Amino acid sequence: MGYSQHCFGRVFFVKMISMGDVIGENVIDVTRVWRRYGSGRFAFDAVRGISFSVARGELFGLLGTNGAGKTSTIELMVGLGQPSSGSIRVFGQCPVRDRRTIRPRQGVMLQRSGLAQDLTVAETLHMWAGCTSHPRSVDAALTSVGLHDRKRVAVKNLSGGEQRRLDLAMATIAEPELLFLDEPTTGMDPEGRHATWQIIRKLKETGTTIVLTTHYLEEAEMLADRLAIMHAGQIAAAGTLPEIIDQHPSRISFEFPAGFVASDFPPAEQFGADWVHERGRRIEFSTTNLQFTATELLTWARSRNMTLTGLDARSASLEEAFLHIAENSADGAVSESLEQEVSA
Ligand SMILES: Nc1ncnc2c1ncn2[C@@H]1O[C@H](COP(=O)(O)OP(=O)(O)OP(=O)(O)O)[C@@H](O)[C@H]1O
Repeated sequence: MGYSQHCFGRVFFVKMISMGDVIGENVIDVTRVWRRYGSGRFAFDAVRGISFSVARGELFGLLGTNGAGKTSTIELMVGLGQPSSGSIRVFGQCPVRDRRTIRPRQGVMLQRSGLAQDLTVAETLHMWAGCTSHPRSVDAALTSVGLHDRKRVAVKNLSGGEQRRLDLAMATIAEPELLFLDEPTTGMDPEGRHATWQIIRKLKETGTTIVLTTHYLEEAEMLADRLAIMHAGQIAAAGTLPEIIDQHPSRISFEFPAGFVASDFPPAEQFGADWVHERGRRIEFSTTNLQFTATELLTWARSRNMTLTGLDARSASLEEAFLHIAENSADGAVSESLEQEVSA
């Protein structure tokens, strides 16, 4: 698809923006986007027909296995490349052709920032502020990421986690409406990661729209309003956290009381469960309808005056959903069917 096709409708959208940004709910619309590297025999499709939207003020988490295509997708949204086909709109505009209008409204923290190692932290930010429209003060930016007391330290002497925080200060120096964070806490210790989550939460509270990629599932669970899990260039699952984990089986486990053996229990199907696993005195059911199985099991136990000790009922975790996707969607023809679900 040619350049002009990616960026149609520019006049219309520019007008909309000048009328006070009445472009509707979505800050980002990605529609059936492909990204191909190389050509001919060496062509490789890193992104294969993905679609999703990010609403204003939302934190959208983009997860995925290594090489799933997250960074390739972020680069397209940031305007560092053109999709091979499909369309991307950011603030209703084309990220490549309208980069000059979009750029002042967005902050970007990529995986590799290429900071000049001999500059101090403050010099780095001053230099960056000089290249940015409407920056806040360097001191304010450093304070916001907890680096103020390191301002005179050379970048090469910062720890990996501190360098990531400096990247974050640079990405947020102009208090952007839209922020891309590509693995912002990689290399941080748990304390640094929690501190960064607090910073990200504050940014969200002020209305910043955020796109976040991460390999830390806990990070996505804590921060994201909605998630998309990519695998092999496609979106394999998407939605809110409960929507994603609801697609995977829940588990109920308990120990049966003394005087009972496993064969005293009716078949798992009677409780609406799919299978049963025995480990010593402990029984575990897998079910796609946790409420129904729990109700049936407890009703059955009460009718026999039976106490189920160590009773534990839990939904699938994001980690289980993620691993299931990674293991089962190697051929993954999934993106197209999920388009409706992914759109806000
Ligand atoms: N410039 C390029 N030329 C050829 N292939 C590339 C290029 N950039 C990325 N790729 C390939 O595209 C695929 C997707 O890469 P990408 O960096 O987008 O994945 P990712 O999901 O961000 O991975 P990770 O989580 O490991 O950072 C990978 O197989 C990668 O090797």
